[in-house]
Amino acid sequence: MHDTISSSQAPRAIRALPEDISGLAVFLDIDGTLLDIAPTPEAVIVPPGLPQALERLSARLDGALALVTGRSVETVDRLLETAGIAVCGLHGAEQRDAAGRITRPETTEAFERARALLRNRLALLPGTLFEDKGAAIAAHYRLAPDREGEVRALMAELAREVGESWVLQQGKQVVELRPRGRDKGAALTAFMAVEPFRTRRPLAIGDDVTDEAMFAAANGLDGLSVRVGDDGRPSLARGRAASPAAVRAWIARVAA
Ligand SMILES: O=P(O)(O)OC[C@H]1O[C@H](O[C@H]2O[C@H](CO)[C@@H](O)[C@H](O)[C@H]2O)[C@H](O)[C@@H](O)[C@@H]1O
Repeated sequence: MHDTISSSQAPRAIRALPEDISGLAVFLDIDGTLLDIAPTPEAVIVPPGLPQALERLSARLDGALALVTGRSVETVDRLLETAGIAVCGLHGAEQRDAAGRITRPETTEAFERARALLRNRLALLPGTLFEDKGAAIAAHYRLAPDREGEVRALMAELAREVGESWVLQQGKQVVELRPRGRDKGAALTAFMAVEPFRTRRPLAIGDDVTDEAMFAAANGLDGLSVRVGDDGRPSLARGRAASPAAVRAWIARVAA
């Protein structure tokens, strides 16, 4: 049974990112964890050397490294050149293992109508941004925070129209419709059932509400969970890291 979040619940132990990674399997979120938050999804900056550092980290872990993100696998590959690293995209719904096998959810006619509608409606709301992720769609309002109410109402309307197979996902100044049934916790659990993850202890690192399922799954396997940044929101993570820069510095150290 997974933990649940309560504002009165203190983390059981406060830990920083571990300097000894032997025996660990590492699960890394991307936006707000590995990369600094940027004004738009395409404006993120991948610091020079980061893809190579991730490859070194994966090698140090004998392949037991997975990127677990709300982005699509295709976008992750383009941004981070991660072809040799396992990736789980769309908050758990889309997967590519370290051997390169990709699993993608199907869409429906109703979802395709919602995709077109969202694209058109957001074009009429200046400052908002449509993100097409294949089997998930996102409405961003970071550049137009006053539009939050309209964006939420629109996404709730689309959620009713697409039916039970998709679910609303809140994020950092974004509302998404993602496939129902597999979250980041299920993704971590599935990785941990197979090689090269199976015999290791999970370490989940993330910053956002969608990462809480991953923290719960890692905690449930007697693993480690580390939250990046702190906006005051209660979290199941048992450890803290200050910022994406601190996570990148840790990767550089432990992968060296
Ligand atoms: O699970 P993650 O890897 O953390 O991905 C979550 C979402 O991240 C992206 O949006 C967020 O980051 C953008 C770039 O910094 C920022 O502009 C936006 O406001 C944030 O919500 C991404 O665009 C989404 O698809 C991911 O689901």
